[in-house]
Amino acid sequence: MGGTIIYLFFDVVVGDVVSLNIGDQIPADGLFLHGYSMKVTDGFGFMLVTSVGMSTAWGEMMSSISRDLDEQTPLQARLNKLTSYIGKVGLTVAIVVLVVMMIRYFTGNTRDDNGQKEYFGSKTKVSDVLDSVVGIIAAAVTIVVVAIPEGLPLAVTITLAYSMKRMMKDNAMVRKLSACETMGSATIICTDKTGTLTLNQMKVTEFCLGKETIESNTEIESEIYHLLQEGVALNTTGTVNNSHANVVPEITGSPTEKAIISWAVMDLGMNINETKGICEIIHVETFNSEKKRSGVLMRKNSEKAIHTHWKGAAEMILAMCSNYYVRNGEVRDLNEEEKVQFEAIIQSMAAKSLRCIAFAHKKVVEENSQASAKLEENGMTFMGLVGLKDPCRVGVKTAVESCKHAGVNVKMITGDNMHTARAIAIECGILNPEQDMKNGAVVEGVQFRNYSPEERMAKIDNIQVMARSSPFDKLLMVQCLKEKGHVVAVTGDGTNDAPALKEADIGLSMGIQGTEVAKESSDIVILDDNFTSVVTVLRWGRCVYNNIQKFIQFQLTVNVAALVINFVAAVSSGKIPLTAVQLLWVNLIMDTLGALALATEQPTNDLMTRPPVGRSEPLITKIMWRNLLAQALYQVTILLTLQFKGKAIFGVDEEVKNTLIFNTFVLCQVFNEFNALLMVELLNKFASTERLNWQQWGACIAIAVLTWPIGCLVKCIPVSCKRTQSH
Ligand SMILES: Nc1ncnc2c1ncn2[C@@H]1O[C@H](COP(=O)(O)OP(=O)(O)OP(=O)(O)O)[C@@H](O)[C@H]1O
Ligand SMILES: [Ca+2]
Repeated sequence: MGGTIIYLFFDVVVGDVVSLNIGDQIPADGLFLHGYSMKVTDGFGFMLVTSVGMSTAWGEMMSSISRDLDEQTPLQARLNKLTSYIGKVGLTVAIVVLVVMMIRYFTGNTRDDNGQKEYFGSKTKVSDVLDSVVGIIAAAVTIVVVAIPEGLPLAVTITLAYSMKRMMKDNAMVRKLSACETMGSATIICTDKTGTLTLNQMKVTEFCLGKETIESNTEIESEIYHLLQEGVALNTTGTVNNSHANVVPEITGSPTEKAIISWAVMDLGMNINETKGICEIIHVETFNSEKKRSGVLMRKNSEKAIHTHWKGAAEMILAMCSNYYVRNGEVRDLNEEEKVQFEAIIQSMAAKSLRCIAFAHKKVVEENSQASAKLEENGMTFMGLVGLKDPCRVGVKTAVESCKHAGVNVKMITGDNMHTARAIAIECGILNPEQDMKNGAVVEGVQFRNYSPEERMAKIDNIQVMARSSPFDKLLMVQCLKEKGHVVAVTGDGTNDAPALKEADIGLSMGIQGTEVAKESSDIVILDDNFTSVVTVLRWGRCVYNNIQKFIQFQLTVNVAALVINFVAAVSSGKIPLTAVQLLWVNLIMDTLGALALATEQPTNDLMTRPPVGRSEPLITKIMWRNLLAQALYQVTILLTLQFKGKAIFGVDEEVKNTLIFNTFVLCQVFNEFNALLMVELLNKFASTERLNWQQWGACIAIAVLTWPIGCLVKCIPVSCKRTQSH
């Protein structure tokens, strides 16, 4: 029998035997060889691969379904609503313009370039009337064209696509486009502990037998040693491969299992495979995050007696016990007083941020050789307790701090013991050491589950750490937070995080150690498994949101200004200074450049000092409206002055005047684009009123200063004026 090798799933071929665990996804069809407690979401087993790739049932099915790629992000949906609203405004204005111009024309209130009346009732030529009517309709259409911000969808797509690409470089793979922007408004991050905040590289560092701590050289009575050996060897999903003598044995399994087996093999010198060979497993109850324990019912080949072994969350195993072993093999009664002492031992181990796992055993004498497939849960004998160290990832504390600084609350939801969770939370800076368990900052899953909905809503904001949580508790937490109006991001790696990841507004999974189910349920995969990358994603999210806001401000200024100018000019003089072709040109060139410039802007540190946007803040903030209207007003004033007084001021004819207007308009947009790039940055800091005033002044001065370059440039380029005319 060969050993177990870890493959990339791309390398699986027909004929391989694959070991299956909860949450695994294998891109192959196969035959089930053997396994235990195989249910859809539970158990483990082995499978012989019979087909791979496109010839699997899954592959065939997927090839018949094409993925729906044009999903709409919430922001895009909001933008579409905005665009259609603007469209309606434009249409209304266009109809007003149409009616007014028609009335003006047919009542003989319009004059041609030579100052002649255009309409003399029945004496006018039909072709002239047609020409004029077509002209009026064209003007109305222009108004509609002007109103609709064509560049918006382009800008949003460019921004999202570009940041998606950049995020990939920052070790975040975006699976769902909308996740980038949603992350920008996140107010809470719920993170699991093991594998996200910690490395998930466990190692047994403490071992207690009875109430006694066992050092590596302490002698253990052989009966207990053998029971422990059975408990470790049979009650596990891990494997040991020591086919090569003298080489460090290769151990597979979940990090917890690996740690326990490697402790048993390396520290206690146990022979796992031999024990497996001489025992028969009758029934297995596999580990899952809800029960937090695993058990086997087994029999030694030579014996009649059946043994039950449990291993799992220490305080839960302790609750099942009524006796305990001491080091010399003696069995003692576990009364209430003793239980309290054991609980204290567990707590002190957990307070050192160790994960505590206990072993318990019971010998069941076989009745009429008919073994029941049920594992006993009471009257167990407590065998021992191990403490597993799982170091924190470097940089987590800083990352948590940056989140807090950005106004994003970080909560830890873990399956681990309350004291372990608390110790790690303090180490990561999620919890203040002063925040005591009594004030509700740390709760247990059961507690949370049993609150009434009102109680839960009242307490949830105060909760920083939830320990001993089941997958359902994680989900419940996310649901409650969402109900409270938070935008919730969830990070996780395990199958137990999958429901919460799916429910969250943004689910982030770990790419290296995360299970397939977790990745499948998430929107973003963190490729380097590092919590620090979550902060990078947050930063990118905010950047995307900010850039889109900037672009909307820029784009709407163009539209409002053009709309007002054309409307006023059309209604008052019957002529439209900015034509449809010119405006489309502006849209095309300026929007593309603008979108590129704004979309490719890098996230700044400043982004991470603002409070989060949340769910309720409007897309166009009051500040944006103010900037937008101020800019538009300025442009409208300048351009209307040119429209009505331009000919007199510059001493030019109608055509050149229109070109002047167009050029000024374009230049205004160019400068405004810089405004959007630079000013919004400053103006968006709306927290302090003092600053606002200063910035208002800044904006005013900038706007005033712009008159000069605009005037100069227009005067200096008469040639380009002519050229533009021909467009
Ligand atoms: N293989 C195992 N056998 C028995 N008990 C285990 C095993 N692995 C973990 N446990 C117990 O279950 C608890 C962990 O439960 P769970 O799987 O819900 O959390 P996790 O995913 O490891 O942690 P987190 O939620 O922080 O990521 C541990 O505290 C430990 O006591
Ligand atoms: Ca986990």
